[in-house]
Amino acid sequence: MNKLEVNNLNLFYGENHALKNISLPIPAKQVTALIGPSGCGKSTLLRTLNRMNDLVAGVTINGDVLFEGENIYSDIDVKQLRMRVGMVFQKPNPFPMSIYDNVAFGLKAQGEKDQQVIADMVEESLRGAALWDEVKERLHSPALGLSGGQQQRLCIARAIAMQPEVILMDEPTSALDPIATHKIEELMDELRKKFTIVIVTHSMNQAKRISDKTAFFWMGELVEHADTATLFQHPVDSRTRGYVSGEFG
Ligand SMILES: Nc1ncnc2c1ncn2[C@@H]1O[C@H](COP(=O)(O)OP(=O)(O)OP(=O)(O)O)[C@@H](O)[C@H]1O
Repeated sequence: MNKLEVNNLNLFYGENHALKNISLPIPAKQVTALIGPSGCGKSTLLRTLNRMNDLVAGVTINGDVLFEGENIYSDIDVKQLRMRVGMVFQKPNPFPMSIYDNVAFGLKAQGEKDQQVIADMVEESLRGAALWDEVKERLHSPALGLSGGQQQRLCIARAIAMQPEVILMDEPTSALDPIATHKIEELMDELRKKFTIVIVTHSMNQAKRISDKTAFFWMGELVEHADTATLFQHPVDSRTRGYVSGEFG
């Protein structure tokens, strides 16, 4: 079964029909990249996968998003959903507290009181985000003292600590330099072993490097989706061909 399945999804911001009848399967333990020109609806679609658009006034949604077969737009526990489907944003957004407390935050909020359980999870999550070796001597220093790339890996660790099944990433490297970007891309290879990942990226090269599947969007439509190599080498639609060849977009 696909981890997530979007079926005939439409989303309107007021009158603006931002997602037009989207159907997209998202396989488990793979990286699915969402690409397309600015304003085509990539971030909007990403946010529908854990109902982050619920927080935007004036949004209307119809259609289904199935998470392991269950429609998340039915009467479900949204808090629980967001724990199972975590999110990493474009700009690293650590909380103004220590590195340790950033990662422990969610567990504590869930009511975990066993300090050893928390410490173990903090270490495991920081290791999982390839940050442990760089911060293990200064876990109690402010997170905002880390470099941008380290802050983004900290945000990934914070997401991992909630033991999600899916991680949504909205252009997670666009605020980072090439070396920090490379580190996050390397990390993706490890993350895909455990998690299902959906990533919005402006970089076609990044999509090629890190994703298994790619979906190409154009003005609110999903034009085509396929294995990444197929989509880039043998695009079917002329709009996809134009975009991946760099003709426009
Ligand atoms: N909160 C919002 N309220 C109203 N309209 C919005 C909102 N967010 C996005 N939109 C509109 O929905 C459409 C899709 O935007 P979205 O941000 O999903 O595109 P995108 O492909 O992620 O773009 P970018 O690559 O520039 O981030 C655009 O027309 C945008 O103006």
